[in-house]
Amino acid sequence: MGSTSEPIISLKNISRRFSQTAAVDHLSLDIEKGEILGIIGRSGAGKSTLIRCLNGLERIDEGQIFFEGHDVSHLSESEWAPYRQRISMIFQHFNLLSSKRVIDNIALPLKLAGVPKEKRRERAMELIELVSLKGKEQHFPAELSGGQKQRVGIARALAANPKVLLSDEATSALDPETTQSILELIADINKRLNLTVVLITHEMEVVSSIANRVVVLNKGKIVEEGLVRDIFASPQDDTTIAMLRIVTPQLPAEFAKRLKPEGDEAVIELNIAGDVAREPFLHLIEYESGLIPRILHGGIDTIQGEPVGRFFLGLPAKDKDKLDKAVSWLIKHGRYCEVLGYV
Ligand SMILES: Nc1ncnc2c1ncn2[C@@H]1O[C@H](COP(=O)(O)OP(=O)(O)OP(=O)(O)O)[C@@H](O)[C@H]1O
Repeated sequence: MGSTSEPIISLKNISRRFSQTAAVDHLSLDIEKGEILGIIGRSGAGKSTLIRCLNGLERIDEGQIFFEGHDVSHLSESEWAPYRQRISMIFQHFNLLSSKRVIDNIALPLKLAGVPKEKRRERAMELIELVSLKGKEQHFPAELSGGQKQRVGIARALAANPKVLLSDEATSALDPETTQSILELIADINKRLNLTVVLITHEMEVVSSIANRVVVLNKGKIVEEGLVRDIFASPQDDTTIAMLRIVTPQLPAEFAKRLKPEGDEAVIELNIAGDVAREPFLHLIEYESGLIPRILHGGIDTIQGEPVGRFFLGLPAKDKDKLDKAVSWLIKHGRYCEVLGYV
């Protein structure tokens, strides 16, 4: 993934309106070759409309879309066809044909493209291997688990060798363990085939486990974008902060309800990432200030190989000078630090 190479998809100021609603509102975004981009937002933020604009299922009212440098903004349905083979999609409810066996579901895009039967079979068997469904080729979708159905969906999406895989809430109907195995498969395919992946989701865990970069949508606009580990370590927009609240540690209620403007112990909210999160930072606070912090709640996650931590700390507050030293150190070395109050 090089920032100097041309983006595989470039959106320039695009809008899509439905009567009074701007589902996508003057949005610009570059999608880099080979990246896994997560698009998140609350219900109604415009995620589905945006992803449908990417493969021509939804027409834009304004702006331009470039695919590998070609302007595809206003192509006719038939002109879109070749691009749609290069930008394929997987869905929340898999969208398999229930009357067709696994192998025929996977080979369907090739059949529609006029590929001869023997070649279709060969390619479908290759894909069955790739998504670890060996032995299931003659099964019907109803005989498969949710995770296996999504594997068929992925194999079918890859049949025509696309360059971009769009995922529309592809793990939302799956249990956490199956979600993880499907995400691992997508990450593996991304690496092996250098396939660009764009996934829309309302599940922050999906983004934190496989995306490199994340875009946060609200009311059809991008309100925040960046590397996943940076956004998780210091979210700026209220939408992002609210969405992260569900998956990141929060101050336990027993402390929250006891917070006062003065007290013996300061309660501190702290986000850390990178080098400081690799250090024995509690010890460093003590070294710097003479105060021994205690962890009230929190921990460290690994996102894209980097430690990202979020803690609620208690620090003795009787000696204001020492407390100031400790807080200054945390402000300097942390991504976010706030004294929430005292208990
Ligand atoms: N075909 C349509 N006709 C009218 N309004 C639409 C249509 N499609 C989307 N919208 C509106 O556009 C806005 C964005 O919808 P969209 O489905 O893109 O959001 P979303 O972020 O994918 O939501 P969800 O997570 O609930 O699927 C919403 O206000 C929705 O009501």
